[in-house]
Amino acid sequence: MAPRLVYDSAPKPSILAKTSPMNDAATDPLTEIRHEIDRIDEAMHRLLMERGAVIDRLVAIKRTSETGSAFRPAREADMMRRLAARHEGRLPLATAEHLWRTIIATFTHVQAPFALHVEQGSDALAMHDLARFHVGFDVPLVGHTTPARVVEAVARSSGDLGLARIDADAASAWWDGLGADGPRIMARLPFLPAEGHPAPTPALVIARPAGGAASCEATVWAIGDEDGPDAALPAEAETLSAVRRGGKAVARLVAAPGVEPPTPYARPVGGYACPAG
Ligand SMILES: O=C(O)C(=O)C[C@]1(C(=O)O)C=C[C@@H](O)C=C1
Repeated sequence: MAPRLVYDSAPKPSILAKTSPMNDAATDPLTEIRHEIDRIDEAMHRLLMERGAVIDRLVAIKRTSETGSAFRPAREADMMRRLAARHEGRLPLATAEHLWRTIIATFTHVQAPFALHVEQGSDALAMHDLARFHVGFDVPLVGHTTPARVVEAVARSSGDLGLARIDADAASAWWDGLGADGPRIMARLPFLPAEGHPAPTPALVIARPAGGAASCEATVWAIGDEDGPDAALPAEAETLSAVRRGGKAVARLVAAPGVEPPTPYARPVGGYACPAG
């Protein structure tokens, strides 16, 4: 039987204490560099543990157990933009993005456990990559055949998130289940798009808004029959997805900057912080 790891939360003395035999051997350059790497790794690990202790204090202030969800996408967007702005050097930006996405999602899960419902659709592997890139491995994934099922699953839960692919042609207006008191579109991925990004599949994150979590840099609208098929949209509006019959768009999911409806009968179904770049 494989030996079991036992996790012990008691503080440990630093492996890099002055008496460490590694210090005595630090004469050749390779040993010195490895010593430096060990110092950096230990500092990063200690800072992550310190971050965990700060999150414990945050839980009390946010009263996460009352709302059922710790997910705050507007705050996350701000953090990821600052990360991208200060990034430089050898480490690929997407790796830094993935590390921080894993840290943030893990601490979101620590505050209030949730599952991520993922539309598998026509490219399950790409959606799985996208999901794991953004939430790491602490958050359980639940696969669904259609985005409508993802919306239903998020609606039934108290704090779960959903991931639906942005598909130019949709089989049904799955976004009809969004808005009002139900779940909403809360984020758009990838957030730091770049050539060669390892998880480039365009997708929308769905959740119930909690505690001022939403961002409305761009508002997402459901446009249906009332405005007439193919009703004209302002130039700055972007059609994310549409249900087409006989060449006409009978239902559309449209994103536009700000909060002004793009057509008279457009119904708000969410919003997101605009992806960088
Ligand atoms: O800032 C918060 O509200 C947090 O809960 C912290 C934190 C994080 O780990 O940085 C986690 C979840 C939120 O989605 C945003 C950020």
